[in-house]
Amino acid sequence: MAYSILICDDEALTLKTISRALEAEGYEIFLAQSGEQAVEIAQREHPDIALLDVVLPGIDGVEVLRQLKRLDSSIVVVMMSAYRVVERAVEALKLGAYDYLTKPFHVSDMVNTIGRASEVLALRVRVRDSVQDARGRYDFGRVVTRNAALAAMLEQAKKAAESDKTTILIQGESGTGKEVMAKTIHYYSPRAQQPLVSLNCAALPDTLLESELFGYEPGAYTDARRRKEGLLEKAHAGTLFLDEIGNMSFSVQAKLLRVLEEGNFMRLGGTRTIQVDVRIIAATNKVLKDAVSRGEFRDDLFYRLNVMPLFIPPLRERKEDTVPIALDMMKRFNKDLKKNFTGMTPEAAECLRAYTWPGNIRELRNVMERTMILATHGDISLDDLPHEIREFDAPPETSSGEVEISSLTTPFVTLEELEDRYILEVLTATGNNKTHAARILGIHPTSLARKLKRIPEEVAAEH
Ligand SMILES: Nc1ncnc2c1ncn2[C@@H]1O[C@H](COP(=O)(O)OP(=O)(O)OP(=O)(O)O)[C@@H](O)[C@H]1O
Repeated sequence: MAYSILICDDEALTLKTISRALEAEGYEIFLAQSGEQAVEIAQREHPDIALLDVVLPGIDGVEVLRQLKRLDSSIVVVMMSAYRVVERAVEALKLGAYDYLTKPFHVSDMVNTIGRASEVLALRVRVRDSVQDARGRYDFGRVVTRNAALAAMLEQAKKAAESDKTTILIQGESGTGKEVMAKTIHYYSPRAQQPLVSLNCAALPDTLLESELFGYEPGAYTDARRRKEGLLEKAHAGTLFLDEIGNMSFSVQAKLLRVLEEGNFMRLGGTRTIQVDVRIIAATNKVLKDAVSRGEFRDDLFYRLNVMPLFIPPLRERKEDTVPIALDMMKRFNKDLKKNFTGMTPEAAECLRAYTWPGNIRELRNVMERTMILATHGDISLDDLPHEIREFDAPPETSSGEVEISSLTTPFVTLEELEDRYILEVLTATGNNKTHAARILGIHPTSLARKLKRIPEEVAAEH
């Protein structure tokens, strides 16, 4: 890729020498002889790189840098200066300049510096691309649902995402897609271009969790030789996703509370207060309120986290979603596995719908992936599904294909029999008081008398 470079120097000869050398390297060149002209060109041409002399008539190179960065923070800027203004160059580095060249310099050194600047640029483009990718992957538009409760929750989640700093608590059983939801919220929020840092609070022992989150100063532990930045600092300006927050110990909970209340913390062994701007999204598969009542989770932290609670219902409570989600996954797996499945038979669809999915979407995903690896093409049929799904709630078949006798002795009764049993139960509960029983049953006492007459003696005798 040919990058474009804006070169700004008030000496015509320097401009000429530099531009020739860089042109020969294939860069697209823009020349400016004053700071004002450089800003004007940048506004119009959006160059990738700028090579700026510090000493210029009018606004100087450092001010130009400031203005260029304001126009496009991703521009890579290299400063040029003579020894005597090296302090200005240092200031420029602080303002985000990538490097500086001390005049006089060899043209080859300058070309090498610009070459390195281009590599940085290539890397930045990739980082930006991957944010774009993630944005596509984690998109509210990609959440498949026909469930009214979940659809309403998604609307709430969008609003919460837009309100930049609102703390969000996502609750739901394991595998319902809490992490996917957290990422979707981040990439929908104004912080999408900033870091998204995730930490699973159940995966680390207490002390490690603390040092990961808050970082430490040298000497905080016996092995802490160097300073370590915590994840809270790494997530600055972005989002920190705390998964399985219900597993966090009380002492870490207290420190996190301070971050939520005051926006600051101290590294372990540190004395300096560090201010951070981080949105926290927490998730848990526990009912956090119950954990609070059991004394396992601080109530003050719970209320701080629960500003915007989002609950993802388990798949068994939104059976209407199972098949549409499975079909959506099939499209993706067709691509990934280079298969060409067209859909599924009504029997296979009914089987997926009937199953209770204790592992929720994660289990459905695994089942679909496994099925699509093993089956060939066309429609996925009942036989293609794993036997634990197929046999769930369905009479197990013997090897000869005959239905097992035990499956015929079902405990089902007719509605009339059920009614009889219920009437007898109510009568027993009321001490055989027919008027009272009729009131509970919601029928007239004569109607009860009539029904009692029809109940077979042997059934009545059981009560
Ligand atoms: N709407 C969805 N469509 C397709 N796949 C999904 C969807 N939601 C989640 N998944 C997939 O289901 C799996 C579980 O999702 P995720 O890890 O977000 O769940 P979780 O609730 O955070 O689980 P845990 O509580 O165990 O951490 C992942 O493989 C994810 O890609």
